[in-house]
Amino acid sequence: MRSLRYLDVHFNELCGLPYAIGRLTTHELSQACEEYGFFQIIDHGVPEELCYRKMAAMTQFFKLPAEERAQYFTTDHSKPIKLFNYYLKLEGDQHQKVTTWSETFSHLWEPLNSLPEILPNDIWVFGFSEVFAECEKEIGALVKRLLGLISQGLGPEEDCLQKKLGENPTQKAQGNYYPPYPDPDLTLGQSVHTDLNALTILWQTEGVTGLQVLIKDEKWVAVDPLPSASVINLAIQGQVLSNGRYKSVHHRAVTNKVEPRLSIAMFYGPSKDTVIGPIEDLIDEEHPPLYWSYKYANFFFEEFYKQEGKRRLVKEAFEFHN
Ligand SMILES: O=C(O)CCC(=O)C(=O)O
Ligand SMILES: [Fe+2]
Repeated sequence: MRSLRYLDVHFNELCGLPYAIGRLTTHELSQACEEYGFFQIIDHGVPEELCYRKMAAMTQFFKLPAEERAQYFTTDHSKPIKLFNYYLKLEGDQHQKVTTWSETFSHLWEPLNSLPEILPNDIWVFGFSEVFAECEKEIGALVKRLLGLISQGLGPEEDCLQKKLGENPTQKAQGNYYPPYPDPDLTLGQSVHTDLNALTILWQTEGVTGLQVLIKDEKWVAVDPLPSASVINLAIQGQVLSNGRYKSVHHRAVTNKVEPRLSIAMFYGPSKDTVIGPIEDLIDEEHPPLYWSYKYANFFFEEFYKQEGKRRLVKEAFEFHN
């Protein structure tokens, strides 16, 4: 049987975290992005009460009766609102099969003007639209602030990342719900992946561990939730734009026997028709481009979904091999 246990090392100890955003220096931030591309921040400026309401609204959705939730279920990835699940998807070879066990609800986070029309009526009652309208403002400001700092760490231009992501960044919110499972060693909540966008801000249920990142020597460590903190995860486009200087690391979610867990990921990514590749100013003789350029929508989504159900190696598919 495959064991999903992880090292008794906690990510926060490993990286000396958390960071308080007001005191976060460009140097600290670029160091965190260079090493793991994962860190937790506190004092992030997003009101605590809003974070609470956001988690509560999403929890309400997952508490709807299964038949009601089922109407949003789709395998069509182009839908702006979709419920999908990873139940019964298998990962690994035939001797090491692991079943994934989670349910995911994804919707656009911005633009919000279309949200009330497409959001189902029964979700309205949880104040869903209002909550995410506020998130758009507050979390949007946080993302821009972080992208600015991360750009400065790269050197060339203060706003280089934001500019490269284009005029209409893709902004999606995703609620991941992991019910308890009697034998967690036989399941994964979410299989190994790196996020396909540029920067992810993640909130997780306080007191319930589940998120793990892959560090050196193929070891998994837990990113245990810190009170009022959010997890920042540099995603694939950040790695590609920085020409590999910043890392987008593999991560996964595990389940547990006792308590349900919810995470909400706010994905911030390039405009659909933007061409992504290493920032020109970061390329010279010593630093040749590690990735070729591609159009975010056409190419990237195809590659991402093609690798469904496997350990996704999407960014590797765009690497130059000399
Ligand atoms: O539940 C978690 O903590 C992981 C979620 C995640 O990695 C994702 O939604 O991309
Ligand atoms: Fe992720």
